Amino acid sequence: MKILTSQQMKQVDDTAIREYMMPSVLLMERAAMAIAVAGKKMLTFEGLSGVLICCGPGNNGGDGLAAARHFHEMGIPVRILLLAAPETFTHDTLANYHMALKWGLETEFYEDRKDQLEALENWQSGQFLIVDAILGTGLSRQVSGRAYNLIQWINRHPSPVLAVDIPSGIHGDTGKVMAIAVDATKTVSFGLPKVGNVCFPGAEYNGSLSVADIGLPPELLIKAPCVARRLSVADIIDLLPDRPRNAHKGTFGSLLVIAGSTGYTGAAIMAVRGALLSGTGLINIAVKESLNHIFEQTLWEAITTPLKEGEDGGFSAEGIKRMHEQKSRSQAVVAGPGWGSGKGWSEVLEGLLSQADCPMVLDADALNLLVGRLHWLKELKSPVIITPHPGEMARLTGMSIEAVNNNRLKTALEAAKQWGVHVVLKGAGTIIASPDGKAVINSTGNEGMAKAGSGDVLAGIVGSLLAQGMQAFQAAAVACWIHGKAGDVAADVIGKRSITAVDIINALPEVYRRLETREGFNENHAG
Ligand SMILES: NC(=O)C1=CN([C@@H]2O[C@H](COP(=O)(O)OP(=O)(O)OC[C@H]3O[C@@H](n4cnc5c(N)ncnc54)[C@H](O)[C@@H]3O)[C@@H](O)[C@H]2O)[C@H](O)CC1
Ligand SMILES: [K+]
Repeated sequence: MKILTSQQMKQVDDTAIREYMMPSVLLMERAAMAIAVAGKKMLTFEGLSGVLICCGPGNNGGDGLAAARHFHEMGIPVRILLLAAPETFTHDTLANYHMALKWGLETEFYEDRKDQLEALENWQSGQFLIVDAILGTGLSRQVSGRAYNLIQWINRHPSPVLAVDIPSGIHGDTGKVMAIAVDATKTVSFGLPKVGNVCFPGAEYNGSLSVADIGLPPELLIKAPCVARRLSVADIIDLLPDRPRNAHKGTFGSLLVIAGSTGYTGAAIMAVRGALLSGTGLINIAVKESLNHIFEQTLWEAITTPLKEGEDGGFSAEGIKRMHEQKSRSQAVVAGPGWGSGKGWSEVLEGLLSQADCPMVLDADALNLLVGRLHWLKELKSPVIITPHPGEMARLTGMSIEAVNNNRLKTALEAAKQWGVHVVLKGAGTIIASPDGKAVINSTGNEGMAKAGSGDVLAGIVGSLLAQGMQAFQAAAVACWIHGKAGDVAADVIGKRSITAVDIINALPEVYRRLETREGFNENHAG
């Protein structure tokens, strides 16, 4: 599914209006009907007896005013709170304001007075639904003053909240919280989801998200430029490499994992286990000689290449030579998990990047070594995927973690373009960005996965898919989906709190089994 910026969505609306002869009030009417249908279900489900609709001056408020008519026609008591004077309304919002009056509805101005809100609290004995039509994709600045106070009141009130298009206060292009945002129970977005609906922190505010068809011409939606996509189960099934019946282990590729050091052997083991269970034919792990016995004992299915150690981490010159020989027999490399901070690893990394003759995943300590050495990424011969979490991304870019998180999509896209690598910016709603400007926002996973070792498993899955011949961008996006889904499957069984990286690994077979048997995953409308 496509994800659009507010501007891209506006472009679709404008084209529908100008070139497809769709009156703009008709789009608003369809949006309002979708809100009324969703709102009615919430009322029934929660046993509520009225709807309080909070309207701003823009078209988001117009959707709210039009929805008021539909609720009224359903026989549901409606109360309309206006945040701005009608003189400031957009054309269609004003039309719907007048229609609402003609329909016999009353409106009241939000005075920002305590007694007004106190009186409201007891309306319908407090049993009402709040419709948030304050601000939509036209939000352009920090929320302050009366809008801020009303949103604060909404968030403190126990009523369920239905957000129109996007929770008010979330920036449509970034997902940034503009000082405050409505914490919705459900959000109905129109046409296609906006970045702010799916990018964290904004995505957290939707409650459950659905996307309503508001009658925009399908061909326009198909043609519309988008800034990112979301992958569905069907996409994942489509993208996963075929497994022919007459395959042998060479068919499924050979992966070299360069990982682990004293204190961090677990990282290497988890990366290899993630790769093993993701279908790679052969896995070779390049390790320090002194640690070899650990891998021999724990990773029966992998081959180990014990290498002479360097003075401060990494490998000796002879060890590095053997590592390169092994690499030349591999289709993909994972480097970095559990390296530790020894300076010797920088030689290993520089060598890998200067002779990058197969696709490579760089994770964890390999990323720390890249800080201040991003020029090593210049003139890469093969695709490189880097998998930073926001802290690593902040160090790599020189930005603050807060700045990274406030614009995750743009940060990942710009880094991918500037450094010429594929970027997997981890965290809720992982962003996968390619150097040529494509992006995917991942929809799977849960907070239980925020545990040590989880990233090592992901690096292993990406490496595995690369070794099986997938294109770098697709391998990264599919791996993130599968990794997240494994976390979700694990959460279903043992709950989120207790999930460990090993549980994610153990859930991988079930995820692949379901994909192979095309067994339905529960997936909501927004994918
Ligand atoms: N296909 C669709 O998605 C359709 C969407 N519709 C709805 O239209 C809104 C977008 O409407 P727009 O008029 O462009 O913007 P807003 O309603 O979000 O509000 C703009 C309004 O608010 C002022 N403003 C901006 N930032 C702030 C702030 N921080 N505090 C206070 N006021 C602010 C700004 O100056 C303007 O006056 C979309 O979300 C949908 O709900 C169509 O109805 C149908 C097609
Ligand atoms: K809204």
